Amino acid sequence: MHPEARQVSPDSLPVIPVAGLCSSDPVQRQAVGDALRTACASTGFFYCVDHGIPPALIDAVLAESKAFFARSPTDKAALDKARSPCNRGYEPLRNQTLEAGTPPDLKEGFYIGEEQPANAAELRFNQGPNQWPRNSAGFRPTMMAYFAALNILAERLMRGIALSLGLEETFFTRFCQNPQATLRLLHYPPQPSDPQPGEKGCGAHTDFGGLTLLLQDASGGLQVRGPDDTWIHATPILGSFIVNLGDMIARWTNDRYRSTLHRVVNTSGTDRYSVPFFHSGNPDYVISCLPGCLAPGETPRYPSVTVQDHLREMYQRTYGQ
Ligand SMILES: O=C(O)CCC(=O)C(=O)O
Ligand SMILES: [Fe+2]
Repeated sequence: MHPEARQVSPDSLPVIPVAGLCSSDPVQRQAVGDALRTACASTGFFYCVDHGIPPALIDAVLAESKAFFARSPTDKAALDKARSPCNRGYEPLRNQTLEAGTPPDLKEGFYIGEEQPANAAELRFNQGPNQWPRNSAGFRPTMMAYFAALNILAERLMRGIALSLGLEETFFTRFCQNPQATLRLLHYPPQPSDPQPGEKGCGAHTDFGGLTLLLQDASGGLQVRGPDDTWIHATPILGSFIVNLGDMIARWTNDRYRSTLHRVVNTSGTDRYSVPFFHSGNPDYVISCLPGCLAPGETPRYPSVTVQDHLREMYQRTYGQ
């Protein structure tokens, strides 16, 4: 176990069944909103279950991801995201440093977004064509089917978040139109027995965007900063997603809702695979303090910003671009 971490029972993070958001009964939809409110205002992290994403699709995503990372270094280097104008493709091991002042992250990744024409990258941050591996018939259709399914789930969860905040259920509809979203396949080799000081799979960070929907395999290793400054182990629950709120939602709610620090230390002794999906909303949408998130006399802690400008700034911070 990582020195500062302490094992905490997995039920330290709430488990929220979200099927009620599809109910025709407003009482059931609001009940999910109420559960989300408690989770979002405390840990900012929860297990999402009863989400309706087919298990076969989830299994296929993990299998394709594993097969991709098993390819030769030459194959992977041919898809290096450094070749992409929109941050799509392969990210080599130790390319990103999510925790300033520590060694680079012990993970390799692969970034996928909505398929866009090449000239989109001139106009929009992170928009443009994907890079796809050759000779892999299943990879692209599997990833795109999953990407589409998670976009729908994220939009549904945003309806629940609106209910949780006492807003109209459709409050975030414009935000969810043509969203900027990224699917990130990750592979963590086992944590070395003699790591450099502070070296780990993924340094402590908060997510930049709106909602993150994380699929993790059975290895474990994700740790979430608890309210008492301990690290809660987000033990895998089969068939669940771990959902967390990014900085944009904290900003939007004047920190009523939490964007919580988390990190990965892969002490399983085996390779770990995970797939976060980052939903950040429409690039032109302006994030300003939400109605109802200011007490009388309170002022917004953050200036208004577009989704695109916010994301650009955050990428620059962690990639030093
Ligand atoms: O791999 C994980 O479990 C978490 C990854 C993560 O936090 C991220 O990519 O932002
Ligand atoms: Fe993260």
